[in-house]
Amino acid sequence: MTAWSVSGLGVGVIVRVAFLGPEHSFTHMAAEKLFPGAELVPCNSITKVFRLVEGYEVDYGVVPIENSLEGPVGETLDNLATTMLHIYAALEMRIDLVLAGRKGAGKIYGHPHALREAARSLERLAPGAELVPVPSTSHAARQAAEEDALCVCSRRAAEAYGLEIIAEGLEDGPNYTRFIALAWRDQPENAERTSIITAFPDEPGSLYRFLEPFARHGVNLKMIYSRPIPGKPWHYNFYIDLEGSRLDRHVAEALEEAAARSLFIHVLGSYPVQRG
Ligand SMILES: O=C(O)C(=O)C[C@]1(C(=O)O)C=C[C@@H](O)C=C1
Repeated sequence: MTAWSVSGLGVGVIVRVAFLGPEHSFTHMAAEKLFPGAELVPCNSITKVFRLVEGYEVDYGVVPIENSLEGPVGETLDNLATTMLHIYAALEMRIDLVLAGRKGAGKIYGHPHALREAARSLERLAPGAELVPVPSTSHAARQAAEEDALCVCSRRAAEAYGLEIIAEGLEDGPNYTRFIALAWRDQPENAERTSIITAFPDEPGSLYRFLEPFARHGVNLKMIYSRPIPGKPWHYNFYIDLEGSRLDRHVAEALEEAAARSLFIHVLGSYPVQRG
């Protein structure tokens, strides 16, 4: 039994962490960095990771939320809109993609984000190949090994599934993905960032009025995305990341004033951000 400690849990407690798998996905590497020594549980979808944490089958879950080239991960944002879980921590990690498998094969498996991140290189290296989306980069490597095809994945996944590496550095520019750890609590005492979900009445100036308190209290916004609300065509939830903790006075005051100018504010959590 490995001794392991995370703030709030004692040494000697083994934590269980679900991640988007199978083994050797980028999310697997992120889970290893966020929870060294933990027991890691692969899941075949992001939604499954949420369900395992919600069902108390694991202590934490790790999922991708945003890529610096391709933007937000829709499945993660949609689950955040309905879950009672919080964001406990985040990790920004560099993503280095390789093309691996049998040279000249007509099919390239990949996670849709990874295929887009490598779009220009793939056009050059394998023009005319069929791009086949699968749930993760390690799933792509496993599938390519089974079918003697090609895939876009990490060097580690290519090696683990016995694939020949045909090209490295496929990404179209500096490529980073932010991963989040989900839990039943956040870490406001130790936080660099706060994430919220909100929505506004469909009337002129509502977004402008909502943002004003953040400007006045000097709260820096780090990210803002809107996503359609399922079942309500042309209505949107807004996902906003702020610098600071919900316990910081200027953040708390801005949130309280902004809440009065929106339909609701759901605070997903205040949490530390790890890099590398
Ligand atoms: O974790 C993986 O390997 C994934 O396939 C997921 C994911 C993502 O959704 O962003 C993670 C990192 C890369 O940006 C490409 C794909």
